[in-house]
Amino acid sequence: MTLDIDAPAPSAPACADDGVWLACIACGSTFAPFEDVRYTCDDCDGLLEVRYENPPTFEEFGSGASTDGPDRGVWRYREGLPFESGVTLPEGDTPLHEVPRLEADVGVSTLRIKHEGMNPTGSFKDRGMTVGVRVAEELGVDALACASTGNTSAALAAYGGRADLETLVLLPSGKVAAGKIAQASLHGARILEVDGNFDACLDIVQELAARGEAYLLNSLNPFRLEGQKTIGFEILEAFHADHGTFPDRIVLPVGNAGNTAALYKAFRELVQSGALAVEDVPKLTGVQAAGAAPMVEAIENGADSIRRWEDVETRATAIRIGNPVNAPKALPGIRNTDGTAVAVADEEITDAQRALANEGVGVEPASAASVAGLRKLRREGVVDDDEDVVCLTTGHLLKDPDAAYEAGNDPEPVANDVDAVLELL
Ligand SMILES: Cc1ncc(COP(=O)(O)O)c(C=O)c1O
Ligand SMILES: N[C@@H](CCOP(=O)(O)O)C(=O)O
Repeated sequence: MTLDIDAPAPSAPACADDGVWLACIACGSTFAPFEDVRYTCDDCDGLLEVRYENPPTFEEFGSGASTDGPDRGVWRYREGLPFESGVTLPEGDTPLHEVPRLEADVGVSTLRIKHEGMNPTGSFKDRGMTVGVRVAEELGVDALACASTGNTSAALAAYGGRADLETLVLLPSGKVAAGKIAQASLHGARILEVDGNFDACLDIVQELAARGEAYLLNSLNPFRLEGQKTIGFEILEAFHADHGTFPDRIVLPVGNAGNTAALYKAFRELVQSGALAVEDVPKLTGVQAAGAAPMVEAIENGADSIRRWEDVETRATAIRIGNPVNAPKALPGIRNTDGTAVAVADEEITDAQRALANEGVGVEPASAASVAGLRKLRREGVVDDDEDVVCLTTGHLLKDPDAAYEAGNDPEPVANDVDAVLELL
């Protein structure tokens, strides 16, 4: 089994359903995609990946009008997804912002910001949930569950609500930003606050799922990553439309490492379809907070697996994760694209959050880690000044209003009088 960037498109096994099947990335076992609830390999417990007999080219995406789904966003890529349509709000089609002042400050040839905070619930998780909840319907489950640092729970609650399914979310007590809890709560999720970190919550949810209590919709679920890979398709298409080339590098925050795995999968499928040359694949560059950086540690040590960090801490609570479950997919993604990984201090994250906000792009702290990491890699000379770079910002500013207040200007009290106002100006 291989996750090499130039591995040829596989032939469909007998268990495939309409050219789609599940394959274990560790031992190669294959499974029918929608017959049973399954998150990992029955034979070796390895991570599963959705495979396609014929991954599409750019031209094949969105070719022909959709009969039962939207022609924009995630479902425009239906030719490269396991279904034609899903439970949609709709999601995807997010902006690729120009940030001229930040670009000059960082000192790269081109800098664009792919702002995933502009999805319906304010984060990239919506792309995963539109597909994941569709699969839940296909499997006939009636309850959904996740562990979350906040955004996954908001998306699960909204998409589960849309599909009229019960939702249960386990959150690390006291470590989830206010906006995210408010979303999960109002969208109707049952919220349990666990006296432990995100990784402990995920251990419990995996056990609940194994006991058949609910369908797990964290990124361990391979279908979640199918939706998230459309971020990669959108970036490459939009950047190419503007520049006639693909970006040299994509920089992204890393928590459970689902997005890193999903972007790498998007690139491999495009290479398999012949839409993308191997030499044009962007370098995947992961950024973690210094207080929660097991992926960075593994990349720096040349390790094939991560060491679970039991004690994690960062102001960027969305990426306060010590045991990224997608590491076996994401580590090859970073290495095989010639990328790298870097850890940044919380102060660097806040500075980057301010710099983005000054150009009108409002993001939550974890999102700003991508820009903080790029700045650090430029300072260290790892990123060259002639590179075309896209930074992924993963969640909206309003997700974490407390962090925004702390990073922003303080409101000034003033009397109800124009002269008093003028005096302050
Ligand atoms: C806002 C935000 N950014 C980044 C991440 C990290 O993404 P991933 O878990 O896919 O590495 C998360 C969640 O983990 C998140 O909520
Ligand atoms: N930041 C995430 C952590 C869980 O990640 P997932 O992609 O595995 O669901 C969150 O928002 O909860």
